[in-house]
Amino acid sequence: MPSFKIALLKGDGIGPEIVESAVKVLQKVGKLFGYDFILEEGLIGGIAIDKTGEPLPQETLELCLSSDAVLLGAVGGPKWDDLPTHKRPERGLLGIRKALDLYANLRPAKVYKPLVPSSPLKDHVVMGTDFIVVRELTGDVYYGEPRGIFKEGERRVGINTMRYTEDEIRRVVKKAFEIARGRRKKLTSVDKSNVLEVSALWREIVEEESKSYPDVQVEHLYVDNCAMQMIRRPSSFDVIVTGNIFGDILSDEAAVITGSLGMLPSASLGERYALYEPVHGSAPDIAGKGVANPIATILSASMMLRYSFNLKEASDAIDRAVELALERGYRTPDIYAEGTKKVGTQEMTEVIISLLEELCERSA
Ligand SMILES: NC(=O)c1ccc[n+]([C@@H]2O[C@H](COP(=O)([O-])OP(=O)(O)OC[C@H]3O[C@@H](n4cnc5c(N)ncnc54)[C@H](O)[C@@H]3O)[C@@H](O)[C@H]2O)c1
Ligand SMILES: CC(C)[C@H](C(=O)O)[C@@H](O)C(=O)O
Ligand SMILES: [Mg+2]
Repeated sequence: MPSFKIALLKGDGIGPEIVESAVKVLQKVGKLFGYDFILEEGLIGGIAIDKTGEPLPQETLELCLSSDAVLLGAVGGPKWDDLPTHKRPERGLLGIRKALDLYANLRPAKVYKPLVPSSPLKDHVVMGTDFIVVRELTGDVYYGEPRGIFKEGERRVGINTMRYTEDEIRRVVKKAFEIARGRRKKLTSVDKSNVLEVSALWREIVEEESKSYPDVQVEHLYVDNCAMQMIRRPSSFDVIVTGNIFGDILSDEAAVITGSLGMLPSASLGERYALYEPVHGSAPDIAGKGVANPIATILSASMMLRYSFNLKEASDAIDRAVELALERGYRTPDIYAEGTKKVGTQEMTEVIISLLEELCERSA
């Protein structure tokens, strides 16, 4: 039986609840399709700070380096909000992304038909929306030096540095062109080249690389305009490629179009390692209440099967089971609309699992 080792980093807030849901789905898929998923847990984020003093303990890093893929819940919460930036739970996440060199963060934003009424936008605007944000994940102002809070005479000054080397830009841009080639062949590159030199270089590299992909249509948008166009014409986008900070902001915006942040999965890919996590955070406001939407994490597990293990059939089955759960009217509170069935995290997970069984029986 093919076997895959997965590092589970549940993290904080709703992290443990939603990762547990994805684990149940993975275990069911393993049984139905004949795969053995070996799951090993590691600490990250606030819980890791509490237990070891570090947001990313060496042991966790070693576990990830020796696994076939990593599944992460979320990190952070009010308990750790007063810590200085370099000691916060979020540093664990930034540390693991950098250590595994996960430079391409794929964040698909797809509107499921039954969720069209959950979007705050008009039906005809959101219908057919299906794009993917390719966010650079290991550079930009997130990691640039110098950074810190310094003294300038008597007053303090906060400094971060926006920085990209051309190699860093080129590798993620190439990845985005490749993804566009396998989809509707349209690439929107997002920058702020009217103001920032970093962005001017970004745009230059996109133009250079576009020569190798004549079949892909390229559009350049300034990030402020893109934020607006994403709301005005979301269905016109196919692949959006952008830097770390712009991608962070635009992907949360994309989530609203699709109905809820609780729906958006992601894959963070490097040449050698891969990590899968929902786009959303630890949602401290609903943690422990059993109401978190597990779909973003379940779909992240599905991306893991597709991208890391090449198990397309199993991944398709999960995606279809999620779609069916929505078609049959099951909704966690974040996507609830009148006339549908409100369920909690566990019930949504059980529904998806039983639909997986149903789908497999049908195709047997
Ligand atoms: N990848 C990550 O681990 C990650 C990402 C973003 C934020 N964070 C951290 O999470 C903490 C909270 O941040 P925030 O409140 O800005 O963002 P958040 O994404 O945690 O929550 C934003 C809103 O969306 C809701 N939401 C998020 N996920 C949901 C789900 N699965 N189901 C239903 N509703 C959901 C929350 O209840 C909240 O109202 C902070 O410490 C932040 O740094 C972590
Ligand atoms: C928690 C934070 C460090 C993280 C980011 O900014 O990358 C989050 O917002 C995300 O989108 O994954
Ligand atoms: Mg974010």
